[in-house]
Amino acid sequence: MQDQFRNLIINPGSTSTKIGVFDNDSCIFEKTIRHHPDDLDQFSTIIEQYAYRKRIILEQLDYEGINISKLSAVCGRGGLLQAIQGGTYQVNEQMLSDLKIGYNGEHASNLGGIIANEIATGLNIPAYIVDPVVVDELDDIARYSGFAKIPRKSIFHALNQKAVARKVATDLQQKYEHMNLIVAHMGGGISVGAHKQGKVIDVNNGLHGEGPFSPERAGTVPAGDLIDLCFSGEYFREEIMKMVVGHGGLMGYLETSDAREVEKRIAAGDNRAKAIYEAMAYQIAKEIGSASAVLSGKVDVIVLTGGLAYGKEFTDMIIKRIDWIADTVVYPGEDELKALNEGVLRILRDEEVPKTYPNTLIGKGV
Ligand SMILES: Nc1ncnc2c1ncn2[C@@H]1O[C@H](COP(=O)(O)OP(=O)(O)OP(=O)(O)O)[C@@H](O)[C@H]1O
Ligand SMILES: CCCC(=O)O
Repeated sequence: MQDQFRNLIINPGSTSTKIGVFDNDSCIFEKTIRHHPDDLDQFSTIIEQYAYRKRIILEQLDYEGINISKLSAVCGRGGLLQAIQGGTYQVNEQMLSDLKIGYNGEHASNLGGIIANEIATGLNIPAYIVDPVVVDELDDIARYSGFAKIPRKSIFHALNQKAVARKVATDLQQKYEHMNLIVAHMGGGISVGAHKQGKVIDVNNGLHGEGPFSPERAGTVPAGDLIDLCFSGEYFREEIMKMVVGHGGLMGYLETSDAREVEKRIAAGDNRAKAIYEAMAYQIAKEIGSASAVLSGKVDVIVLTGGLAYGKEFTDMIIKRIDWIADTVVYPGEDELKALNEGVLRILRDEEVPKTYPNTLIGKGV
């Protein structure tokens, strides 16, 4: 049986594309390609960024002298597909079609499966996605929004939240399936998940206007005022959507989604930047408090992760409001490339069978 595998892993985020090449479990090359807002703004939809991001990935691999003909598999972070169980899925026609139309909306990770498939097809190797943003383990009680026509959806950083939660459990010498954790993923978007014994039973829809505002998203906004804005006759649908996802949050207030730039402005005495940065921390703390109620206060540990967790002053602002709930641990950045590779290796090593998309109907009764 073959036991040497080389995998290319592609993780398109809202503000960056992360790529990695793994020889079995070892990462031999990793790169975060940060996209300037002007580069992304030339495209009116995310799916139109496909050729631009694929070209940059291939150029980068070429520049590093990585011969892609030696690859065993290509894996992309999965996108806004139909709600599905967690796991590793082989890319198929139905999936490609749902990624292209954005079954549950527009998202950078819709590009992951498409770019992975394109590269893999040319090499005659398989393409996979692992734990996409639509992994849905919500308790049914969490599905009610209060508006019968609009059930809540589970759209969050499932891959990193699950991977980091497992790592924290291992580091605490416990089993993820035996713990209650609150995980706040704080990247370009922010999601705060209530993990109860291995399942994310509630989480804010970190993409389409629920929860804290983030570097580039508005989070929860007053519904009535938003409706008035939509019907003011002043904006097209895409313009309003962009104000909520992409140009909301820090970007909307401060015209940058880069928290490091915001920290520089604060250090230079910009009090408005300071107030807005503090408000983002405040809203994250509030969401964590809400998740603690979901877990009836039985919280073993709170985890802060994602790019924003590198900011010590930022995490301190959150921790001072939540330290009465449980201990907080900070795992900055994310482990998504590693988690994707592990999902692929489980298939290549015959430890798991890939799931077939779409494999389930979830939450249809609510
Ligand atoms: N060292 C750092 N200190 C403070 N903030 C940082 C640091 N590094 C990155 N960030 C901030 O983290 C945010 C981006 O996080 P990340 O790279 O996890 O997002 P992404 O992958 O593009 O999006 P998402 O996580 O939503 O998929 C940006 O606001 C960035 O400025
Ligand atoms: C909320 C899904 C992941 C992301 O876009 O940040």
